[in-house]
Amino acid sequence: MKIIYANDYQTMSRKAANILSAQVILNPKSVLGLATGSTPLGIYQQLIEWYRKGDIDFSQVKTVNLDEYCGLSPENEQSYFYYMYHNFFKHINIQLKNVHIPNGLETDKEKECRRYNYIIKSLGGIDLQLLGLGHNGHIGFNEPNEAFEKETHCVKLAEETIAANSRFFSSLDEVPTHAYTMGIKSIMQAKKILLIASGESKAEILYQALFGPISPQVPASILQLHNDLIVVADEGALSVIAQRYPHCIEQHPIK
Ligand SMILES: N[C@@H]1[C@@H](O)[C@H](O)[C@@H](COP(=O)(O)O)O[C@@H]1O
Repeated sequence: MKIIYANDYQTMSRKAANILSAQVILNPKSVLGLATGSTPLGIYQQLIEWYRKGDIDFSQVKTVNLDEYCGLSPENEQSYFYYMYHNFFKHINIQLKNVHIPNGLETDKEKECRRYNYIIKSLGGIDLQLLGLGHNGHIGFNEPNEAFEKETHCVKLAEETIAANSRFFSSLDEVPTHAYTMGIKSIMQAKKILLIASGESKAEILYQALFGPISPQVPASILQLHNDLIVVADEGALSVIAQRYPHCIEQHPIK
């Protein structure tokens, strides 16, 4: 595990974007696992900027997103398809046929999970998986649970997740109660994982995820077992780790 310090959100975004960018430059046919939420927005903006300058080409890249709310159509502004399209895909030269997100409108849950698992496998696995971190330790929408769910599944969202994500909806009642999410096994099979975190509100859970016991109660803690995990986090998110394990944080001269 490598923990890279960034002094603020923008720097975190740029450093993480550099890692994604290097992945695409080294392998233009990369399969990228992508994430939503507010934390990755700065990364997508940075990658768009570099794309516009001609520094990065997405024409052969394939993507597979972590999750999608059940019941929301791609046109719904709160759907993760809408988020990905408007915050990233429409600004770059990715081919939409190469973009994969669970279908929130599919009511046959088993069918959709099977379809999505098949997609992940047929892509040959994920080269680099980008992950945000929920306040309760969730990754994708793998919520705290009695056991780790291995593959794509439909999950009942935790109350705290619904409350946290209600900021994107006009009321709490509008937040979907269920979502499709890639499972822990699919995430852990990614060749490289890039976990990002920003702000003090993530400090304690980031500490637990990276240094606490490995438990399905903190789904992100399984990442400790991955052999190529890179964490890029800002000062706020690293504040608890900085107190307890300062030597584990890499400070790079690049600001
Ligand atoms: N399903 C997403 C996660 O993939 C994301 O990591 C998490 C944290 O979001 P944020 O980055 O906004 O804190 O939110 C959502 O629940």
